[in-house]
Amino acid sequence: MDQLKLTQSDRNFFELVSRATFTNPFSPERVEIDRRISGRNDGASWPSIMPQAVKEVSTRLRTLEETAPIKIKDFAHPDRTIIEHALLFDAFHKYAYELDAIIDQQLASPDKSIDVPFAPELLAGLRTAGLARDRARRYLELFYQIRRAFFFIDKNLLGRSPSMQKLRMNLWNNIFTHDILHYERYLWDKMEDFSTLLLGPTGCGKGTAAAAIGQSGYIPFDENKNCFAESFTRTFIPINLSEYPESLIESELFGHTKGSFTGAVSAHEGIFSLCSPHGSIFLDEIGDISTQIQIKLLRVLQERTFSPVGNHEKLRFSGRVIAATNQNIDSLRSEGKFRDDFYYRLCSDCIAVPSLHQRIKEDPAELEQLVNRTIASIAGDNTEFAPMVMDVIKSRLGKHYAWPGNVRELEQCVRSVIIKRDYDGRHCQTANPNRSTIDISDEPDAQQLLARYCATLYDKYGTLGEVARRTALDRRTVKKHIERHCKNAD
Ligand SMILES: Nc1ncnc2c1ncn2[C@@H]1O[C@H](COP(=O)(O)OP(=O)(O)OP(=O)(O)O)[C@@H](O)[C@H]1O
Repeated sequence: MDQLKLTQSDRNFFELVSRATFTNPFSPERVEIDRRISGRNDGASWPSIMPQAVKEVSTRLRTLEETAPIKIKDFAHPDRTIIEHALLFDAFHKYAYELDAIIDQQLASPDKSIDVPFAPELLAGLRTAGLARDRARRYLELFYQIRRAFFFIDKNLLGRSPSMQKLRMNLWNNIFTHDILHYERYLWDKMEDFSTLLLGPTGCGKGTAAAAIGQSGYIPFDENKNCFAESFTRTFIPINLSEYPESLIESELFGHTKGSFTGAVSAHEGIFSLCSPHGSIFLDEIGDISTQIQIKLLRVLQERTFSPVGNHEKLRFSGRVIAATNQNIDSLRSEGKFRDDFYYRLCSDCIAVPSLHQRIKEDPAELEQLVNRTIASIAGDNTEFAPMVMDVIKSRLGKHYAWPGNVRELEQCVRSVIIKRDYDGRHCQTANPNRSTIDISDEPDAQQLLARYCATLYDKYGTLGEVARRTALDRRTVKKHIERHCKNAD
């Protein structure tokens, strides 16, 4: 049979679609391509262009398959690739809402395996077009990954200022690289070598950005069970390193065996062994750890193995590492507090998360958007609180307020105005709930330190059992430490 060729008009159109399929959806380039596909030249925003673009692609493809379903191999090169990409674009958008529903269901039931009812139809459609079974499955996996990335980057990180748009673009590239075609071909299961360092002031959203990366990783699809092999809610494991005294960090990271040190009454699994093969570990406050721990982490990143405290067995770690700090990393390096070798191994990708002050400077509307969102999360839909909050911000803080606590401070400000109808920003410099209450400046001895640590964990988790589990001490010892700490604090 003669190979099919697209008309010049179809080729031009589908070439654009092919480019759109693999271009970062948060980039200006992508918006321009979709604008051309949709035929809209009215300056409309991307969300309003997209439905039109999707419809145009579908209509053109349906016209091509008037007589029979499209078979990719019937087309001559280079039309073959162009048509394949257009079919992927079409399939992705056809099932986008269904994929979002799977994300919602997984968020509502984090440990459940969620059935994907449309998967057989989606896979059959791609196979009918001529994709091999493995490749069709890979695309289903990629579609789900793209949808999650979109969900977490777009919905959880509010703001349209240029620096937020840049952040979104950078996060997307961090997950899929700048060329998703290469990612799909060569890298989808090899991202472990790309570690990430997030930099930015306290409360600006580094943890939220890290979660977006960590929950958007590749997850295999199990065709026999018709569900994804793992819940994305379990693929991201955060740890705030500043919460742990030096003596316990190693055990929290790598685990320990029973009896490996005084008080280790049972074995404890560290976060490196809890992380799934396709998951990510988030090391928050990485600037706070000693050079000894940096050396141990460097070894994990280089050799991909680690050993629990008290055990020489080498365990493999194949997840990704994301780290963050609000400290000035260059100063830490020049002071010798942050090792260069560790820094270079950690920052395959260094992403700056903008301060709230910068964001508002670029786009003043961002302040009100964040206020509205915070109010909605506290009090649902209501129109009464926002004017009151904006009024207090304007009169008490003024237009040029620096927001030193960033978005976290803004959230605190909203709560304060709802309760007291006031906020003066005076306490925010020290108000950082993610920071440990442990202050080692007064050089406590090891017992006092442990007692404080138990008390801190007890404040956070509320039960002796949980503190015992985390410290690998028995409950009575934990209780004794907490009581001692409270007595000393009185
Ligand atoms: N762009 C944003 N849109 C909406 N909410 C945001 C945004 N950035 C941050 N937040 C919210 O601000 C709060 C603080 O964010 P987060 O914990 O991610 O900051 P952080 O930089 O990791 O802080 P720290 O340096 O103290 O660890 C969270 O409640 C988060 O949801």
